[in-house]
Amino acid sequence: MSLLKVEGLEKSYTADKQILKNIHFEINAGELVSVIGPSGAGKSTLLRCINRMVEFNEGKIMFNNHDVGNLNKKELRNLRANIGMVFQHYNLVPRLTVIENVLHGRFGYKTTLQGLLGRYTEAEKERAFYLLEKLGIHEHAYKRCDQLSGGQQQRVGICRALIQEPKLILCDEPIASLDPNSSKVIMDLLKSISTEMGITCLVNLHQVDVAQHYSDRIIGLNKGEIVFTGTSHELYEEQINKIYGSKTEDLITA
Ligand SMILES: Nc1ncnc2c1ncn2[C@@H]1O[C@H](COP(=O)(O)OP(=O)(O)OP(=O)(O)O)[C@@H](O)[C@H]1O
Repeated sequence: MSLLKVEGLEKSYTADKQILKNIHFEINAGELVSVIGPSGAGKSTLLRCINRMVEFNEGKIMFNNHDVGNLNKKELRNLRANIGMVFQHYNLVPRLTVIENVLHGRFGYKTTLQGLLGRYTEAEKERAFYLLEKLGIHEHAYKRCDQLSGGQQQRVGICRALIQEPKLILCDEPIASLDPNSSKVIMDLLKSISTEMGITCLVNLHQVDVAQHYSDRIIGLNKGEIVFTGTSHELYEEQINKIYGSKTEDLITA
């Protein structure tokens, strides 16, 4: 079943440069789909159009049967509660504890006052601990986030997304700041989130081999245009060269 459908999406930040051109794709519930492409291809912009962190100019985005471009303030808040986001630099509040950062994921379900006062229910706190335990970082629950390694901080970021109970998680280069071991932990987690929890993951990646290993499908972007969509097995050297405009052997990280 289609969870996300993007049709004819166009985005420019300035009049003289088009960043996304006539983007069409569809993602089913529970899929892990990667977006690959060279720096500046428009990968982050594409992800940010989906939850309207960035406003798009043309086209249509349907998410869970809602027209993303046509939502009022309350509906937009609901949309964002349904879409988690994981960032390259984690976007945690460093001076706050791990558990407080995870609970921030409930912000979209609170009134402004409840959120500002940090009022969370016992059920929400229990859920936060459950998720920290599931991701193997519960012993750090009361540490400040800035005392954790990058890989551990990214797991906190994933817990914060999961506590939203999202249908979709957008991951913007989630392993770009991590070493290979931590990257594997994070990618394994994202894979199990899609296969075991049924939560759709759309992941921007720089590493072609990682995308091939973990993705159900891959979208290749070049200069704001989709130049490839298919499975890992359909991504041959010719397609990789088309996406990156360079030799394949320069792109394999392992
Ligand atoms: N807020 C903004 N205002 C103006 N231009 C922007 C803005 N954000 C991004 N751009 C431009 O849009 C283009 C695409 O950027 P984007 O970050 O989406 O690409 P990317 O594929 O994610 O790149 P990277 O892999 O380096 O993160 C770039 O030329 C960038 O400079």
